[in-house]
Amino acid sequence: MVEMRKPIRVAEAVKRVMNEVVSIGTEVIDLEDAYGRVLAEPIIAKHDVPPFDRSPYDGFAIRAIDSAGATGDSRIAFNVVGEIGAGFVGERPIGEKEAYRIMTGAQMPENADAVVMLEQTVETATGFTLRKPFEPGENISYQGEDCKKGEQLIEAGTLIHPGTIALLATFGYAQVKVARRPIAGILSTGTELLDVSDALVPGKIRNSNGPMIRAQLDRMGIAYRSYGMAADELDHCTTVVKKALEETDFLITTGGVSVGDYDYLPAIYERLGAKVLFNKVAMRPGSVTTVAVLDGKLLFGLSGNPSACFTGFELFTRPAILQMMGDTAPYMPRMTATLGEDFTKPNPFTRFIRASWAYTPDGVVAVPAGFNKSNAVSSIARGNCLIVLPSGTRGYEAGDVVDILLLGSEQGVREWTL
Ligand SMILES: Nc1nc2c(c(=O)[nH]1)N[C@H]1C(S)=C(S)[C@@H](COP(=O)(O)OP(=O)(O)OC[C@H]3O[C@@H](n4cnc5c(N)ncnc54)[C@H](O)[C@@H]3O)O[C@H]1N2
Ligand code: MOO
Ligand SMILES: [Mg+2]
Repeated sequence: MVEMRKPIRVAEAVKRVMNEVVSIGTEVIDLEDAYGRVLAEPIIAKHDVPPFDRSPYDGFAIRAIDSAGATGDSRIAFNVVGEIGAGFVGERPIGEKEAYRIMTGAQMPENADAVVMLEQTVETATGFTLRKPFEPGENISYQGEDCKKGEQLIEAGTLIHPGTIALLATFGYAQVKVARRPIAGILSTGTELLDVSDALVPGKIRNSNGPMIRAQLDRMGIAYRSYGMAADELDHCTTVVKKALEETDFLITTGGVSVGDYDYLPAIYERLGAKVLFNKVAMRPGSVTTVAVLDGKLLFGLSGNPSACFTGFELFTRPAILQMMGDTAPYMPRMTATLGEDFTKPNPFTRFIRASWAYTPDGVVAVPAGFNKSNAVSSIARGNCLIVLPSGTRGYEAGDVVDILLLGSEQGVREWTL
């Protein structure tokens, strides 16, 4: 008798996985290696930014009071007492009708409270004249206007991007405390699989899931150990899975999770004593996606069908990895879009359509990326998002508003309602 599996909702499946995620710990690394890591400490302003009042322009630092009453017909003349380039400080305070020539980023000299841009002046033998009055404080970049000392600027659990790196560098974080990165294991199962460089022979196909998963991990900056391909043999596959689990923090297998005679992952989980979190999800593709856990390590049994494999990774594996690293926004961002063409199939299960979104004069439009069955490989290559059609809905028409999940985005969200 074939086992009858009971599908659970996608949101419930995601929750079950996330509930099993164990944090991977922290480490201190050099700032130059920190891009793509998750902050394990908040960024606190160690000092004001800017750390001193400075000029935002190339011009002259003056006392605003000295410019009072200036007009085009009665220009006011200033004597220039010196020059301050960025990185230098003025030697003395300025007095009445005195000015420092000052460059963008240079510290304001004592007594000066306004900056006149070079373009607003006419040069004279001893300085310049100007034709309008300046307010005290005009054209000054104030100490602390960007960040105040002691302020918490970014919270722990945030993914470090180039802007975060700039902030860390500003405060002198030569080293930064981040989450460790887990090491993934990858195993492609299937007696039919050939290596990428092999010529096709009858009945066989090339392994595309292995390289795809490696790239999905690369996109996240996650290192992996590849266990290559394994033929559908129970003993051999069990040995490889066991070894992989010993050597890595979690394991991704592809294929062998359905009810076929050579689908051995369910038997392997049983042999190893792994707890199966689910083996059927009310989604398409990827309904047979199975996730199990053993000794705190997750085993992602992704389907062999390429589109199902891809989708299973994005929906379950990716947020779990990010959560292992303490990322507080581990889910793909969601947007609404106008459907660009009819999609007439009914959706007994939640459907994730590989699609391509673009911003057009009509707003964001998402178009299915061609052949969209679970075994499709071409639409994964063309797509940049997943259209989500909820279960229980009928066909959709061009012009309908749909939700999309953005692939490959650095920006995450804290919650999903799938
Ligand atoms: N009687 C039933 N049959 C099937 C069911 C079901 O519920 N009852 N589910 C179907 C669904 S849905 C899917 S999806 C597949 C899932 O199959 P498996 O995860 O067990 O994967 P395999 O059987 O190993 O392979 C499926 C398919 O994918 C190809 N494949 C496998 N690995 C790779 C790879 N690394 N690169 C490229 N392509 C790969 C494989 O050759 C098969 O064509 O089961 C349905 N059947
Ligand atoms: O798991 Mo299958 O991908 O739903 O077609
Ligand atoms: Mg199968």
